[in-house]
Amino acid sequence: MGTTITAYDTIAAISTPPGEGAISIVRLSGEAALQTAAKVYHGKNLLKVPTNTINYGHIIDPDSGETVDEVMVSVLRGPKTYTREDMVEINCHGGIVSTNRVLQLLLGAGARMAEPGEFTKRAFLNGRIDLTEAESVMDLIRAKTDRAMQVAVDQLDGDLRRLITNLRQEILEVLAQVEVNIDYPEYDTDQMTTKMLQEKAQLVLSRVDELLQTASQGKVLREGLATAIVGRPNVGKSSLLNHMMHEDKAIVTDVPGTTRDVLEEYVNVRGVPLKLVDTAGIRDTDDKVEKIGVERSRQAITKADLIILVLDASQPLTAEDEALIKATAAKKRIVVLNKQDLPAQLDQTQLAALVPAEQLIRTSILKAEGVAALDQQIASLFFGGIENSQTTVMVTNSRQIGLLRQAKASLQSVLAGIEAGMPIDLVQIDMTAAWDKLGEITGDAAPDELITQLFSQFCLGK
Ligand SMILES: Nc1nc2c(c(=O)[nH]1)N(C=O)[C@@H](CNc1ccc(C(=O)N[C@@H](CCC(=O)O)C(=O)O)cc1)CN2
Ligand SMILES: Nc1nc2c(ncn2[C@@H]2O[C@H](COP(=O)(O)OP(=O)(O)OP(=O)(O)O)[C@@H](O)[C@H]2O)c(=O)[nH]1
Ligand SMILES: [Mg+2]
Repeated sequence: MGTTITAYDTIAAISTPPGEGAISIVRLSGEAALQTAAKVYHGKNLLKVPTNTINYGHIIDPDSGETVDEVMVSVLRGPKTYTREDMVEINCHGGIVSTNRVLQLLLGAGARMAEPGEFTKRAFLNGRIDLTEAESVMDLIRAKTDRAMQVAVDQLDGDLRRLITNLRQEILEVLAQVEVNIDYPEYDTDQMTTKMLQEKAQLVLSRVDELLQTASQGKVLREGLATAIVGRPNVGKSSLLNHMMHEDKAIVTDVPGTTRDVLEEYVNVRGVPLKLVDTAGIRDTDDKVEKIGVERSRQAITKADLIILVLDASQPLTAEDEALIKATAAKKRIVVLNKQDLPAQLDQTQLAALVPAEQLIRTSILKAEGVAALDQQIASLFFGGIENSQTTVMVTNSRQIGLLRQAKASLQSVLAGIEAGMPIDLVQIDMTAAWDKLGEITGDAAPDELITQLFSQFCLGK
């Protein structure tokens, strides 16, 4: 990742969402961005206007002389731009047809259609941002809660980049020292070298461990916590989903077996994004459609990170309830004892023997009672720790997590090697591997295919 800017061709894309809007932006980046725009623009000479100015004018079809749109054009000269290249942004009236015409004219004037994420990719290739910052751009766009957005903004600010860069620096220093000591063996510094390597490996390992501990929460923030609402028919699962959504999404009736299919919705519960899955009530059934639904419910249990098991307090515990309690016992779970507004029929002592008290929440969804306690339980299950520590750097995506795990394994090999009295140059190899893996996180040592693959997941025009 150099600081000198390689010349890339000039790319163009519509950077606003497709559809009708008040304004839409067509963006250009590359060596010939200004010249390309100037070919289709009538107004001040874009090649002469000061940088970071916005200029009023018209887009004209150079072939027909026809006016295509009335626009405002930003001129942004590199290297102080998003991509570090010369950039032009054309603010069009938000019509689909006219915005597309403007893009087509730019392509006719010599620009190439940008690939998804290519603007951000150039910001990376030109050294303005590292891979963690680039990834955070995507996280920021997709963030579903304030908290997830904050984590992304911090990462965009370079928090993770700085942390990883510092760790790599620590490793590099010790590796350089080892190198010197190997070159001058007459100083008999072997023991010192080993001790230094060991201390450094321990230090870096503990930092990597701290980061990895944020991973499960980070992933939940980013992707949402897969939460399955399960229970036998008619206990109030769909009612619970609707209540949490503040919206009547699922069909609720007093007919058992109402929900036939699995319904997925995103909700934000006190900062925890849940991917909530309403399932068909589980029971033995001969109904063909319901049977498939029940099978899907069982799969939803397997896939879920969190289970909300709903029971009906107004009826005795059934064999199906018991089977479900047992089937979900090993999972992270909250058991909701619903219909508290009706006369109680369920045997509390029988239940207490099956479900730990701290997992139990009593509700009447009909009367909107007890649901706040449920929200609280979900929040404390997952954010008990981090809500108070706003400043922690978090790792949020599986690519970063995977590389941290690999770095950890290499550091553990360093320590095991030293322990076993292995020769220093072998230990050195593992230490170097850790340095490499950390470098892949920031992109300082990332293979080309990875970079291509990573940016292809971006939106067009970003
Ligand atoms: N119109 C518009 N709005 C936008 C963007 C854009 O590209 N265009 N952005 C696109 O995602 C975001 C803003 N992100 C940006 C990040 C860095 C720079 C930039 O020019 N950085 C330079 C110089 C900064 C300065 O003048 O101090 C640099 O870091 O060298 C610009 C936008 C959100 N809003
Ligand atoms: N009295 C009372 N009735 C409730 C409560 N919660 C839900 N109900 C009613 O119970 C019936 C079933 O609710 P649903 O939400 O459809 O139940 P479900 O678990 O999704 O049922 P299936 O989709 O058939 O598995 C409806 O008539 C609801 O209005 C509650 O707290 N108290
Ligand atoms: Mg239902």
